[in-house]
Amino acid sequence: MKDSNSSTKDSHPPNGFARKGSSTSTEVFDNSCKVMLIGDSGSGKTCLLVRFKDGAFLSGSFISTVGIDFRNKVVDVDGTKVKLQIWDTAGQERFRSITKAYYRDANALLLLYDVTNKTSFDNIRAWLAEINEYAQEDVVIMLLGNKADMAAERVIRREEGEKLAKDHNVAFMETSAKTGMNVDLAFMAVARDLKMKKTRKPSDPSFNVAEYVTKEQQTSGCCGS
Ligand SMILES: Nc1nc2c(ncn2[C@@H]2O[C@H](COP(=O)(O)OP(=O)(O)OP(=O)(O)O)[C@@H](O)[C@H]2O)c(=O)[nH]1
Ligand SMILES: [Mg+2]
Repeated sequence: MKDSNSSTKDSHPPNGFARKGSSTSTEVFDNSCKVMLIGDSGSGKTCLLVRFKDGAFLSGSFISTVGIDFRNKVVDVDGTKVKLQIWDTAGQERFRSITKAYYRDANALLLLYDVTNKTSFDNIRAWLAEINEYAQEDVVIMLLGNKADMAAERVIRREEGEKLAKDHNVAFMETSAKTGMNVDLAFMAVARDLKMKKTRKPSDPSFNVAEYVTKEQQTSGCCGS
């Protein structure tokens, strides 16, 4: 029986989330979702994470990530707290054997290319092949065309990113760690998808992350020029 006055009891629903009873309407989930950032070196993985976590942009000299780094952020999805454990991997080839070992634990992958760098876009197919080989089958994948603020240097059109994502049946957005465009949305969409997967009852409508971001994203939030 539910005791609405109790604020101390913990309950453990069958969905795997441990729900701490609370007198507030906010449910606290101690489940953490692992989100991994992957893509070529220089595509902006670390900057995207810093923008999401601290709301800042790391301009100036580029400090390439060594190995792997992680940061946590708790987000609110419709009153539910979801803890994202975000793994920032090194894009450089020489660290690939280290980062491969983390794929199987990832619940979601944000796969980045740089819209001003054709090689980083061409390499997406190889990244997707690596994902197929090492990641869980039900991993949430989102393709992100980053540096969308760099209009003059752009070499990959938005439509090309959209087509590649469609061909591989993954969600897609363009982002900018510099302006913040779509950065929160990218992380919030995966948090929402992961929360839905864990809490959805068979009778609930299914959640499609690709449709969700298509509906929610900003397409003109960058500075252009
Ligand atoms: N204009 C612009 N510059 C960006 C953006 N994101 C990253 N950069 C710049 O791109 C360079 C590389 O960014 P990082 O985030 O360090 O790249 P990374 O993917 O983490 O690279 P590795 O750690 O080597 O894998 C830095 O000089 C950033 O300032 C963006 O959205 N817009
Ligand atoms: Mg980095």
